[in-house]
Amino acid sequence: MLQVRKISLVQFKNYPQRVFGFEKRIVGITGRNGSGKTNLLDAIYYLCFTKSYFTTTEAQNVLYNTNGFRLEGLLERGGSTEKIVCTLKEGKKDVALNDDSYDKFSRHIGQFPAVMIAPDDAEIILGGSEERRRWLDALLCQLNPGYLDHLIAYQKILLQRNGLLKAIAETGHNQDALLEIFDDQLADHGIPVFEARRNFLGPFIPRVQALYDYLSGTHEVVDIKYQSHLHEGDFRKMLIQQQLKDKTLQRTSTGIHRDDLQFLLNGYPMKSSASQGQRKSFLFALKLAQYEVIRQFKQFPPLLLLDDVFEKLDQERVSRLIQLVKSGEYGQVFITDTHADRLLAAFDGDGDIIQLIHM
Ligand SMILES: Nc1ncnc2c1ncn2[C@@H]1O[C@H](COP(=O)(O)OP(=O)(O)OP(=O)(O)O)[C@@H](O)[C@H]1O
Repeated sequence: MLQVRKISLVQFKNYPQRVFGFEKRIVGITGRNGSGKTNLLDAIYYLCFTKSYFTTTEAQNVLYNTNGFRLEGLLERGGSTEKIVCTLKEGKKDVALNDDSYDKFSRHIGQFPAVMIAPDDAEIILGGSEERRRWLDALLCQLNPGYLDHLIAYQKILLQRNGLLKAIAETGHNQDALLEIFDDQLADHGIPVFEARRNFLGPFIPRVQALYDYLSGTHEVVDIKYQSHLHEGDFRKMLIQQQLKDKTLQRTSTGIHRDDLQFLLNGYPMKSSASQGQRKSFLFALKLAQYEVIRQFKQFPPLLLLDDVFEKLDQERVSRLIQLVKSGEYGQVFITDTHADRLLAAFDGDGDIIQLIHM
């Protein structure tokens, strides 16, 4: 089992310096609004993913008016204790596992799997396609390290290809030979990403359906449609066919960077048709299905970080969720709430199961 035993935060967000120890499988984090509950979950997330769940701007993770942070975690995994240290010092970031710094942070991803469920997740449904790709990518990276390598390479080549398209428009020079090299490389890295996304969704949807039914206590048909240009034919050929159009647009108009997921409820787009309650149930089902897939793949349960669930779900759904995470199939679970008594009551007042930490 994977468990965080201790975390020390120095100048991370609102924490000048603080150490937390976790002894139980379920950890309740309580405190008033703005006391730093979410920031603590984010610190745990950071140790697993080498980045914040909420921001890509490192400066936002640093305590105001200071110039760096340090996070140190002791995690138990498969009977041994692993030390993860993440630091940002004068703008330079370092991540080390057992005092050994990584050359590439991507090598760390997937070793300490975790799933966060947070209020902002509604953006996965309501936001642009980028939000959905980001969610799917974060998931697939944990299952398959090669996926992240292809994705990083693809993004780099995409930037180069777009740069070249701009240069062609500005100078009028013929650069078709170089464009073809980029087309080839884009296809080399884009096709495996497409295949991983497509193959993943088939078996994933029934899991989401089962969890949706369980949480909502009713049956409504949920579906996820994978929208990609790459369904339409050979990606390499498509890139060549689109060269003229891309030269006019000065950007690459086809590829996995334009992929999207469409979430459907009873056949209608969730974004426009579902109620807030239906959307919330779907998001939880989506995230818990993600948890199950990672658990099955890793053969041990990931960490589960639940932010503000009591504010998001009605009482019935919350109690079904609690029943689920209490079961032996779940690993360490962190739950935040403003009310310690409500949290404890949700676990039948059983202090043997849940450790309460007050901010
Ligand atoms: N870089 C930073 N430096 C100092 N303080 C910060 C930084 N980033 C965020 N904060 C502060 O952290 C607090 C928010 O913490 P957090 O979101 O963890 O609260 P919370 O306990 O989860 O609240 P809620 O119950 O409202 O969800 C805010 O007061 C915010 O000003």
